[in-house]
Amino acid sequence: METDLRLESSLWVGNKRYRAVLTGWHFNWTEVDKKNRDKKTISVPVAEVVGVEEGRVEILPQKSVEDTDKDFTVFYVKRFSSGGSYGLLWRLGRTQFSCPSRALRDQWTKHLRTALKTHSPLRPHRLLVFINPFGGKKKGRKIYHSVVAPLFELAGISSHVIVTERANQARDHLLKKDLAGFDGVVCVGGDGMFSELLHGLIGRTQQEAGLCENDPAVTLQPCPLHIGIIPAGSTDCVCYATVGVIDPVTSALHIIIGDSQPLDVCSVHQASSLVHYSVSLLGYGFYGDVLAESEKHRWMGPLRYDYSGTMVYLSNRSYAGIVHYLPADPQDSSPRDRTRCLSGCSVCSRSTERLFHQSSDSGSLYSSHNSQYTSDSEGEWVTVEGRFRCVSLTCMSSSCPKSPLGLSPSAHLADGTGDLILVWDTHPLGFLKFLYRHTSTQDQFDLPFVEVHRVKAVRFSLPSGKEEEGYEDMGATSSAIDDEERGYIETVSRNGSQQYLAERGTERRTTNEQKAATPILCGLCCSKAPAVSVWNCDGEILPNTEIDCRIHGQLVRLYARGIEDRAAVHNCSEEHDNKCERIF
Ligand SMILES: CCCCCCCCCCCCC/C=C/[C@@H](O)[C@H](COP(=O)(O)O)NC(=O)CCCCC
Ligand SMILES: Nc1ncnc2c1ncn2[C@@H]1O[C@H](COP(=O)(O)OP(=O)(O)O)[C@@H](O)[C@H]1O
Ligand SMILES: [Ca+2]
Repeated sequence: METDLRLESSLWVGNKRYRAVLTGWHFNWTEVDKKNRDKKTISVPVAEVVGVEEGRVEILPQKSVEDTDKDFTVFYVKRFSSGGSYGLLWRLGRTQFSCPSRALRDQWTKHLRTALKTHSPLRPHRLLVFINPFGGKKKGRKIYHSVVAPLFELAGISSHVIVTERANQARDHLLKKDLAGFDGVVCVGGDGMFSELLHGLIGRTQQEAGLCENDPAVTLQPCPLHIGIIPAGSTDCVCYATVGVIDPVTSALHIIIGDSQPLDVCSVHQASSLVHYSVSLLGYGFYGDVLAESEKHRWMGPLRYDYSGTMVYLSNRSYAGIVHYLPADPQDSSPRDRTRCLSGCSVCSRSTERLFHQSSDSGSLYSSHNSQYTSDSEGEWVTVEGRFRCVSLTCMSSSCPKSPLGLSPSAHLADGTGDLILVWDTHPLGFLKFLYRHTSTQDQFDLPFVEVHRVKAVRFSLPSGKEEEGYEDMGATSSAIDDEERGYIETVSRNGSQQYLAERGTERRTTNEQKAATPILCGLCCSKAPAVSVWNCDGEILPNTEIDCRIHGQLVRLYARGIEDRAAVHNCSEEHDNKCERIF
């Protein structure tokens, strides 16, 4: 196959002559200049060629084609370091080539297009795009039409665009409407919009497979359609953690070339009913309170989280709870190993092997997907009880612009596990130190009141007497660092048998909505504060407090490739400047 696609000839770029070679996997051109001994070769992987057009083509400020007989234009991915962000910015590179004859020009365009088809099998041809016009700074529509649509057009992708008119419209569409002919689904918005696509696609796939999503023991069917994210939200955590930058052009280019990144998903259940799915933050206590408070200030846009974060921090709350978790195999990886899950991650690759290819009848990736679930009886559950500032579970690092390394910097995107972070009640300054470390490279787990565990499943319950939500004296939430003072016990028990400590405090019933509406500063000025927090599930407030969570390895696939290791990437320009032939 490779030899069929090989083509080599002289080509001109401007008035300079180049030797151009297409090997199948790569398209290279090297300047032919006898005086220039330091011959620089530009090498573009065929998989990163965005489009090939006859003539001299530009696409900005609008598409213009100078339809000359002997010219062709190649558009491809160029990388730039992105300053503040961890990942690399992708931009559209463009080179206009001239050939000595029309026949050679036609040979080049034909070979390049054939190579593209052969080496990029997952490139989408038709996409279903949902734009949330109200996400983030409300720029979703503009971002799509001015930046993304021209790139899709250049790449020959046709899209059906739906600008949403209500919450959950995208989810419902994916659950009920005809999806035939689409290769992927794209959201233009934030983590909430991504979550709608996630729920729609997972639900649809299970319906079609005849599987029941309510049962946490059921092995779910991986979704056949890829998800693309054009970031236009407030936190944009899923995009940041899978691409490394918040940049619509970079994300559009990952979609165009058909990148594929599997992602673990956590299903959240209560009493054998599915409550929600989560990929990034499932957080009780601080993060739940921040979300509940922020909903009242949506008009502030993304700033609502900074404001609410400050208010919730000042309210100085902690909550009683019992956490049961099923640890993952410590031989596979550890949340404290100070590694990063980067593009081509070996831990995730080994997990693919374990999740999909180990069963006896391993055939296709999807058909052998029923060997991954470890039932309660197989593992050794651990139970801890006490007062927590926050309890968080994340299937990935959950890095975002606010926290460039994320909630759990060494978590993996696709290893079939999640990281459980327990922050015990502590002094306000201690908690501030924990939060502050998320903004730097300091280890937020290296604190005496913080624990992190790599897990396959988690259960959260309230101490007996606190099953109903209520209020208690603020005195009971005051800071405590040592185990005796905070009054928790840790038990290791088989088959989920648990030992509980009775908790003190008086309760009064309330609903999750009431909890969310509790004046946040009551921790500072009043004697009562809620005894129960809410769960923040990827930006949604869950209606339940006692939950049962299970990680499903590699349940969905994104048009992404994980964060690229800058050191390992060669064609990366130092800074993003105006000198190169970039279009966007
Ligand atoms: C003293 C400095 C404190 C800085 C604390 C930084 C901690 C940041 C960790 C953020 C993890 C974010 C995980 C993602 C959550 C999103 O799903 C969710 C909804 O996003 P969106 O749909 O875009 O609105 N975002 C949040 O819950 C915001 C959490 C902010 C916490 C301060
Ligand atoms: N047209 C709409 N009107 C109101 N809410 C919407 C609409 N479209 C989507 N939503 C909801 O808005 C929420 C927030 O959207 P998102 O795009 O994540 O923005 P942000 O990151 O600013 O929260 C999502 O949970 C989604 O369900
Ligand atoms: Ca994971």
